[in-house]
Amino acid sequence: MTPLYHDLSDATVLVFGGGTVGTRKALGFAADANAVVVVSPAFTDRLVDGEGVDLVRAAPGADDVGAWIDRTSPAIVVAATDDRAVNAAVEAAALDAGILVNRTDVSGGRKPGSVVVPATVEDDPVAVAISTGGASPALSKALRQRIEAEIAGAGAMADLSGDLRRELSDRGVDPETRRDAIRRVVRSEGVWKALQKGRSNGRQEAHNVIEEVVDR
Ligand SMILES: C[C@@]1(CC(=O)O)c2cc3[nH]c(cc4nc(cc5[nH]c(cc(n2)[C@H]1CCC(=O)O)[C@@](C)(CC(=O)O)[C@@H]5CCC(=O)O)C(CC(=O)O)=C4CCC(=O)O)c(CCC(=O)O)c3CC(=O)O
Ligand SMILES: NC(=O)C1=CN([C@@H]2O[C@H](COP(=O)(O)OP(=O)(O)OC[C@H]3O[C@@H](n4cnc5c(N)ncnc54)[C@H](O)[C@@H]3O)[C@@H](O)[C@H]2O)C=CC1
Repeated sequence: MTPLYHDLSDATVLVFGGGTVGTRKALGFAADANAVVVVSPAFTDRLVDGEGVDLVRAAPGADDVGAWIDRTSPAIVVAATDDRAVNAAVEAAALDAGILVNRTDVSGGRKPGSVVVPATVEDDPVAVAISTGGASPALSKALRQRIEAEIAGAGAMADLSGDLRRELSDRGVDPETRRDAIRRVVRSEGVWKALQKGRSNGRQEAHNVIEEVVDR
């Protein structure tokens, strides 16, 4: 399995099935996607129409799912109904149309374009994705909960080291020195600790750390 990241901020995600699984997928994608459309005859209470999620009450048969895909032009389609034949038809129609599909009722070998949704830990812009190759989704979830504490503060570190690499580049510092400096910053316990106190503390400590390799 090869993990890839997608920017869905301009995209629509189409979900078939508004049960427990469809709800989790819809709300997960809604955090990133421009729009999420859920087609289902029934919805859980957690799904509320509006605010990034459109609920469409319908129960398309296997022959009808292609028309829904054409109508909504999604970047990803999720097959999360409790009807295997409908889920299979959703997968086939999406792959035919060259659109990514997440089929939720199967695990194991997949055709290219048939993707799994990993468990994700985010501290924006950092994202860690976990998969077990479909073997044990519950383990993905448990590992996600462990990693959550591990990456706390990584978003602030990404912002700080991202700024520094731009600044050093703008100052014309040679690539090897830049790499050395940035590697020191992201590995420095002192910078991680200082960032907890605030952005400018982190920045000050980062400058102390790279002083040895880069002239101010
Ligand atoms: C292949 C995959 C396809 C896909 O959905 O993309 C898939 C398939 C299936 N899941 C099943 C069951 C469960 N899934 C979860 C939870 C999650 N499942 C997710 C992903 C994936 N699930 C993909 C593989 C990911 C990987 O490689 O590890 C997560 C990580 C992401 C997400 O869904 O958002 C999310 C945790 C999110 C989080 O908390 O971070 C729990 C745990 C719980 O509910 O507490 C259970 C019950 C316990 C158990 O069975 O393990 C079943 C059997 C259904 C049945 O028995 O009928 C199938 C179908 C099959 O295996 O055939
Ligand atoms: N990938 C995952 O993480 C998991 C996957 N599953 C699998 O996902 C499937 C769904 O599980 P749950 O959400 O728990 O079931 P559920 O019964 O809560 O939800 C199924 C939903 O599909 C809707 N539906 C039925 N026919 C439809 C149609 N023709 N078009 C659109 N929507 C339709 C129903 O109204 C219902 O809202 C099951 O097949 C199960 O094997 C189950 C647990 C976890």
